[in-house]
Amino acid sequence: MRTVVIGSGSWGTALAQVLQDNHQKVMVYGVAENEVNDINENHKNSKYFGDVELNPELKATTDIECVKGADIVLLAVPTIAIDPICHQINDLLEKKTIIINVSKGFHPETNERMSQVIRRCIDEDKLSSVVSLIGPSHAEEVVIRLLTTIDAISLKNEDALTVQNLFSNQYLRIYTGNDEIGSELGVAIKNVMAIASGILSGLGYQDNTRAALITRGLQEMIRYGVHFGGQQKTFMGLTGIGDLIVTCTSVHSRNFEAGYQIGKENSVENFFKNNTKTVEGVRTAKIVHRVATENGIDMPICEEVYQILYNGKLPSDCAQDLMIRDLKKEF
Ligand SMILES: NC(=O)C1=CN([C@@H]2O[C@H](COP(=O)(O)OP(=O)(O)OC[C@H]3O[C@@H](n4cnc5c(N)ncnc54)[C@H](OP(=O)(O)O)[C@@H]3O)[C@@H](O)[C@H]2O)C=CC1
Ligand SMILES: O=C(CO)COP(=O)(O)O
Repeated sequence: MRTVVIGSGSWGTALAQVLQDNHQKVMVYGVAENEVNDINENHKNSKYFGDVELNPELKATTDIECVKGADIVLLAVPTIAIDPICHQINDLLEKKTIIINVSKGFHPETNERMSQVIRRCIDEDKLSSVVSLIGPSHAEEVVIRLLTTIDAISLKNEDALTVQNLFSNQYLRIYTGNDEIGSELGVAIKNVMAIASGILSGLGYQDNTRAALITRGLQEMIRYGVHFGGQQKTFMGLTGIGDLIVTCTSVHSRNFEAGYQIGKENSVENFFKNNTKTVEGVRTAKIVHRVATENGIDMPICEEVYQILYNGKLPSDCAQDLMIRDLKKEF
């Protein structure tokens, strides 16, 4: 089986290296010439991983034609790029292909989940199925082969098993599942919670507050996910509580880092002025606000993050406002 990884950023590089470590045929396609050259010539992707030495067999290209004849295409680009990249590769696919999604979020205009975007953009006769390879996994740790577990979620079990077998090894363990809705909603919304967690840390709150955020944040994720047909038990797994913990508590998380800056400065101004990183939770907060409002789903934490990012509300006021809402039972 030949896999093409689209995206020479942090997650694309780390996952391509997993396949290379597993002696699979894999090629990274990137638009950024410096990243591609760094991989080919220096066996590094310094922009994301500094001096970490990659598997020297790993190869990258800027030629999109490499997609031709691929059995599997793994899309490792930000959510906003999924729609255009699918249209771009659709003409190049030559057979029924497994498309692996690793992106966490929604289409910025249609609110679709990533699997829905891919199914809309790829012709039926060129798509075996979409497999979402998602869970608690910072690229910075996978690239140095630290033990990690994630899910291969697909409506076609056979393809989930193929991906499970292809990627699993001594440091990466893949479980399979088929709750596409619950899993994709979980990994999208946890990014908003990670921004909230960062904001609270930046404001100076500590362990009690973070535990409260994670626990009540999970309830919001369940409320939203179950409303749209996700299974409650999915939120107790890797794409729910697992991914929520890793992003709400990690020094690697870009969502947490963004929130931390916003909380520390008690303002979003500098973040929006200077950010160049992929912080998916920022767009997700806007979509969750829109969809939750339309559907009458109570999402108090997500709503405060939205108010901070888009309505100029002070982070310190948001934290206080969450505490003085009407008192109620936990469940
Ligand atoms: N990093 C991680 O640990 C994890 C990330 N994810 C998810 O993976 C997705 C990708 O994120 P990540 O790899 O971290 O992001 P990065 O910012 O590290 O890399 C994104 C890469 O995509 C490239 N890119 C952007 N647009 C296109 C395009 N149209 N065609 C080809 N390449 C493009 C960028 O190029 P350029 O540099 O030129 O902009 C960059 O190389 C996100 O949704 C994220 O949530 C999921 C789990 C873990
Ligand atoms: O999704 C991730 C870990 O599972 C990566 O999180 P960040 O995008 O916040 O860095």
